[in-house]
Amino acid sequence: MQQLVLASNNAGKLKEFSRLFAPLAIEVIPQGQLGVSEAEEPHATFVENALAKARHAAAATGLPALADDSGICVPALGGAPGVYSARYAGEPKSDAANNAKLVADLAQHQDKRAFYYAVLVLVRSADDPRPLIAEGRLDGEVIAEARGAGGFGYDPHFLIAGLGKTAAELTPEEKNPISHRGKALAALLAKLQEDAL
Ligand SMILES: O=P(O)(O)OP(=O)(O)OP(=O)(O)OC[C@H]1O[C@@H](n2cnc3c(O)ncnc32)[C@H](O)[C@@H]1O
Ligand SMILES: [Mg+2]
Repeated sequence: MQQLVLASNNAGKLKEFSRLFAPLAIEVIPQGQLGVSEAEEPHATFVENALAKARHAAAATGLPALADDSGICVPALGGAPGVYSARYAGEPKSDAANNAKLVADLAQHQDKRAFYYAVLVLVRSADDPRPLIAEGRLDGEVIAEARGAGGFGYDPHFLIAGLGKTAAELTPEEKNPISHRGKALAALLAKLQEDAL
């Protein structure tokens, strides 16, 4: 596989993927560069939404497609925002509004634990009968005060377990190897390698 369309419009994800793929012999092209419209994400599970996004981009471009559906899950909130992380505070999507709502929703809870979760789906074509699927997770807790200027989304309010730093206080080189996305991609690439044998 030499070329891959990245089925995402999230600038933060695209930056992380471009760095993660840099050492590999695969050219990744953001779907926006190929004029692909934004896919619907109507499902209640990460894996179904990721599959829908990957299929949509593969159908529109004729290229293999990689999609990421991810979010922050808070057990004290019954798993919310979960699959609805991107639009937790409603439309239009806003990281600032989402973070404010998350902090407010957790104010009355003692248990601030949270985890990031990502599912990656790779389809070789829109009707691929064997999509490659991998997941990754990063544990932490939600803090009320934002810290750090890196990353995106919920990162300034996500204190990584055992690190004493938020995800926004890490450099990309530090975040990628430990993140839900980085771990999912490593697992996916291992499957891809096996699949090629
Ligand atoms: O669907 P695409 O186009 O990829 O972009 P999106 O932003 O809508 O992406 P999702 O539907 O997967 O929603 C995931 C949301 O979860 C949050 N999120 C995921 N990974 C994150 C990370 O590494 N750091 C901070 N927030 C993250 C962020 O708010 C995202 O908007
Ligand atoms: Mg989305």
